[in-house]
Amino acid sequence: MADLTLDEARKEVVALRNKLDKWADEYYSKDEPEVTDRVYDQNYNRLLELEQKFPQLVTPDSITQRVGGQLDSAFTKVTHEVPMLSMGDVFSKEELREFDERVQKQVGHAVDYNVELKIDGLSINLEYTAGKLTRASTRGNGVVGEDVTANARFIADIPQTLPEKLTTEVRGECYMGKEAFAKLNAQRDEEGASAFANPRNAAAGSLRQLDASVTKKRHLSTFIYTWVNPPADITSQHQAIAELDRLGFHTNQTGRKLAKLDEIFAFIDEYTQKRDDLPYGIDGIVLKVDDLQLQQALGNTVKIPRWEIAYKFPPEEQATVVHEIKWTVGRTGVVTPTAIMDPVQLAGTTVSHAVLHNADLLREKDVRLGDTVMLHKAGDIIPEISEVVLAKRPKGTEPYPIPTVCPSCGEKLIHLQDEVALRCVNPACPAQIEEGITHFASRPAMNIDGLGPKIVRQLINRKLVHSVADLYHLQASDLEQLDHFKDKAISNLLTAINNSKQNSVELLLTGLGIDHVGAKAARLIAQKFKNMTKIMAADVQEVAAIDTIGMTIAEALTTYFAQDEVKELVDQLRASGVNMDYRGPSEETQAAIPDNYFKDKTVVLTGTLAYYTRSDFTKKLQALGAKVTSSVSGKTDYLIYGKDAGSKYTKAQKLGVQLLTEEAAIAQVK
Ligand SMILES: NC(=O)c1ccc[n+]([C@@H]2O[C@H](COP(=O)([O-])OP(=O)(O)OC[C@H]3O[C@@H](n4cnc5c(N)ncnc54)[C@H](O)[C@@H]3O)[C@@H](O)[C@H]2O)c1
Ligand SMILES: [Zn+2]
Repeated sequence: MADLTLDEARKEVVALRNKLDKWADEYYSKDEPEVTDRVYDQNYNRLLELEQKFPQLVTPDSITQRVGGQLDSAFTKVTHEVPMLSMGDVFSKEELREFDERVQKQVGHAVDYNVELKIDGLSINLEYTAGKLTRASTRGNGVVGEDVTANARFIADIPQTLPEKLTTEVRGECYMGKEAFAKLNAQRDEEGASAFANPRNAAAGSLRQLDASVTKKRHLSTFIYTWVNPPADITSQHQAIAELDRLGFHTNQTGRKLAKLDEIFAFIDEYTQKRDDLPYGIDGIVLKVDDLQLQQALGNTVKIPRWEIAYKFPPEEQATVVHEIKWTVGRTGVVTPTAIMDPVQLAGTTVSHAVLHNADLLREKDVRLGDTVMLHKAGDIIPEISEVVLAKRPKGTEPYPIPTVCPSCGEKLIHLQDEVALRCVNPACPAQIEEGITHFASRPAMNIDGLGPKIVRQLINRKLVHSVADLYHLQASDLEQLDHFKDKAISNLLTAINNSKQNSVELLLTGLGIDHVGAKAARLIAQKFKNMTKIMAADVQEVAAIDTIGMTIAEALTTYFAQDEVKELVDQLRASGVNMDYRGPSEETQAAIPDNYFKDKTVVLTGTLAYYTRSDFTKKLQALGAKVTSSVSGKTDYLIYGKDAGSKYTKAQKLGVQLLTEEAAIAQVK
């Protein structure tokens, strides 16, 4: 980094911010993280480092300068008079020592800390008026949060009424206990819904519900740890917690008032050991300066309090024994090994499977039956084998054999050119058919609710379905044969199948599962050719002429439709009444604009721009499908600001509108 030029640094900063903004959006708004916390934290720290070295690159919209969350516009907004901040974090005891030194230097003497567990959930803010719960809200972007009062009424441990007529505000963590989490995921699995990656996402997804009756079913809990405006006789954090507990709030009683770093380190070690046995997830411990007056004196940066810090636990590892390696066949015939192990508790969930991705990786890691392996979760999400403990390998084991025939249909497996993957190329392979039908029914494709993998497997095993065309011939009497499948489920599934006949043709095209043709390519192809007959008749050049569609997709598409079986399948679907026409949006021009950051967004420009004139930038944005307006309102998606931005900037900030510097916006225009 020492020899990085300002220009290089700027480029890297913009790239890091784009990545982090996208990840934060997935994490906070959709409660669906794409990368692990580790990866996020590493990128975040790199950005911090660059911004410290080149302070001229710091902009107010940088993720380092604001609380990460964004607001879902469907919720009523709540302004936090006292902002709800984020927290600084460290990953080593050494950095805790540095934190303590900073604090001591600022206050001039040693201080007591209240040391608490860092609960893995999301913050919640509770307001009471004359002793009655009047409002609950999420942290949101720190200044404006989402109103979740109706939901909070269904969280059993939140007092609706206090024993005294207090008008006050408290904060804490809303979380889902491990047991509730395991039950919820088991139930979702039954229903064919995707599992929540971890208890934090489950809690966030359950609290941030427009339909509070969903929250009611989810068994959320809270730990309250912050008193925003405590009475004058409360002078410390540990006292505040004791008093909040007396008032009926659910508080965490493991916190300890400690002064010496050695004691604090011992507390960390103790809970590093105990965390698996706790009934709720924790991802670290929090050090808070205990004295409330000192907290005030230390104050906050724009994003974090200077009087508290989180120590985050390193990713967990667990040892377990492999007792089987199972080979599964995917939709496209790729055969993948999965290690089946003795179940262990790992970072909040029970784990017994780890995907090894491909035969080469299995060979490389040389995982054998009976091996003891170390398991970790890539960012608390995907279980992976980190290494084999060779010292514990049983005598006389052999490298695990790589199969030569398909585990589902017995056909010979092949290595396609330039591929590490092992493939079954038998079009009648039952495992591939199962995956293919599941894909056909999935959300981005034909979106047939209730047709998850378990139902599909039964349909195939009972020979009720051999291809996707057979779905449209299913009768109630067929479905009655399935396990635990009753009247309501039967009629719902038949209706969903029937409704799917009306889908616009790009969903069918996606559902066919053609190599390289995902939802986006399917839409572009359908938009251009308008119906299935023309799509099937298109030649490679015509397809490749579509903007952003390359030769790979064009060749895959035409090769696919050249097959007689495929033509027959399409005929069968057509005969069953499946729609073959493009029914996309009528505003053709808008629809023809490829997806990008600004498409369908309402954008406002303000301040003095440095790179473009206002009217040039407006044209650029319009060409990308944005609507450029002159005033900021609740409908504004982005505010792009230059130098000397004034009232529009302040208003946008208040409303929780995403703020972009001119540079950040240009990086998105590309
Ligand atoms: N995986 C991803 O894509 C992704 C994306 C964005 C953020 N993240 C994760 O989120 C972190 C940043 O999120 P953040 O800003 O919400 O900070 P944070 O979650 O690391 O820490 C602050 C929060 O801790 C909570 N908390 C729990 N116990 C507490 C206690 N006893 N006292 C006080 N607060 C307590 C509070 O809700 C507070 O808002 C990152 O470090 C990263 O790990 C991950
Ligand atoms: Zn096969």
